[in-house]
Amino acid sequence: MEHVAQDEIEDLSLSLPTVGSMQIAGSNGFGHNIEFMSQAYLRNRSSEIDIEVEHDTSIAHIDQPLPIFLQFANVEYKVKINQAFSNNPVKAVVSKVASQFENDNYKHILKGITGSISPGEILALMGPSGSGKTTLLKILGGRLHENVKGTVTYNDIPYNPALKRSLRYVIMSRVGFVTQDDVLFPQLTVEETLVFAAFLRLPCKMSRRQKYERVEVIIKELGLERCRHTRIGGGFVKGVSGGERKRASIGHEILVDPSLLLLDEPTSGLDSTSANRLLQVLQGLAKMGKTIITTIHQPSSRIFHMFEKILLIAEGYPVYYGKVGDSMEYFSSLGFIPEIAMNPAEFLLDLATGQVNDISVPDDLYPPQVTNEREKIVIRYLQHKYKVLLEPKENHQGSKAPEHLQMAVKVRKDWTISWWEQFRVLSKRTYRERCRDYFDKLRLVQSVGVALLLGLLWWKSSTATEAQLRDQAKS
Ligand SMILES: Nc1ncnc2c1ncn2[C@@H]1O[C@H](COP(=O)(O)OP(=O)(O)OP(=O)(O)O)[C@@H](O)[C@H]1O
Repeated sequence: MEHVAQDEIEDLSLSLPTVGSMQIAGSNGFGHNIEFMSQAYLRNRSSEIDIEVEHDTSIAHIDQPLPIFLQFANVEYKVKINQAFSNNPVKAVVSKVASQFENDNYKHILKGITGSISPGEILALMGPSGSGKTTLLKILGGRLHENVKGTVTYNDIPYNPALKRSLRYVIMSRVGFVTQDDVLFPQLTVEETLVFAAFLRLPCKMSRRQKYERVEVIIKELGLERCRHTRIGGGFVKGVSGGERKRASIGHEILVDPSLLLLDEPTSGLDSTSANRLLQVLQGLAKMGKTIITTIHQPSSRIFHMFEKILLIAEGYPVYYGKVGDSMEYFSSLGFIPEIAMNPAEFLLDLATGQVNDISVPDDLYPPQVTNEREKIVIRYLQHKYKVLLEPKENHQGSKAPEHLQMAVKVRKDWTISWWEQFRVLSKRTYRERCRDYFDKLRLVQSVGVALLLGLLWWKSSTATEAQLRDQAKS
């Protein structure tokens, strides 16, 4: 499918395809409808297929995204280290009890983080590697509960393990999470990936045509027209570029129109143009009313200014939280000023790691006798300033979500398809994935090659008696 000529791809992308169900004329023996292909694509392969268009005149129904005001206060997270493993139950209990009194047995990853974000805003979580960005993102996305302290509220509804399971499910159905490592099937094309996801995750009340239309909208919104028929790829499978794969992952999540979108390092491994394009996509989504939080590593100056807010974390505690445009002014008011022209993101990361080589610092920062551990002093100083100057402002923000939104976030999203329907879609997806994997040209050539080699080893060998057979097997 990747071999569709370039002009054909462009031609397809120009006309919004109508959609329908198509019958494969015994091409692979599975005897199934391929409902998961747009007609435009299948027009290309009309010699192989018999197209039967489903006439559906209803208008595509897409829920307006429910605005979500996310607030988090004093979020702390710690993990147990050196957890003693013992087969002896008495020892295990003693160690467990002892560890409850020993503070040292825990590694404190987040040490009390407070913030909020409104619909239409993009919050960037920045900080050096290991500062706790992904951990915070997982907590905000409801993916991490154990050993978490503090509160996370969606439209002022606190989200925690004590919440009723059904309500937790309802809230989570409004959250999209794009992980750092893409979890897409390498053998499926971008379009197939989205169509299968649409059939699995969109409400059963939407017709097939509406689901296809939704996929078309997403493909256009994310600029995936040119690679819609290219496999996702990965490992040894050639596929779409890194930026396209990221956009496909985002498409997979925004298909169901989440109100809150969380992304873990969406620009990692992308060149600056692709990263910039991705950020433009996120800006577009934010304008549609979605609340977006993303972790990011060393953004370019241009990308840095595309965020509304940043939360800069150093060793699990914030050193800055607020508007992007105010960040440089805040640090210069503390006495931290770049001495050479610097990308602001680089400047902030230097501060969060305590590396202040090309940065002027307040005169009284280091006590006169101190010559080492200067980095730690910088970090402690900035954390202290945040606690005194910025945290109180954030704590006094109070509730922002109107009452009707508090009610709305509790309303169940109608999107489940029946068990049988899920089974059918999943079987088709697995079948297509496996088929392509097993019948991959490289694999076939490998298998035939190995078979020929083994055949040659045994060719013309005498295997009439058991002794001859044993001799042959040994050689
Ligand atoms: N379950 C765990 N057990 C032990 N340590 C953990 C666990 N989860 C996270 N950590 C540690 O917590 C710290 C923060 O991890 P996290 O993945 O949140 O960092 P990060 O800022 O996202 O880093 P990166 O930018 O490299 O992805 C790291 O030092 C990590 O090793």
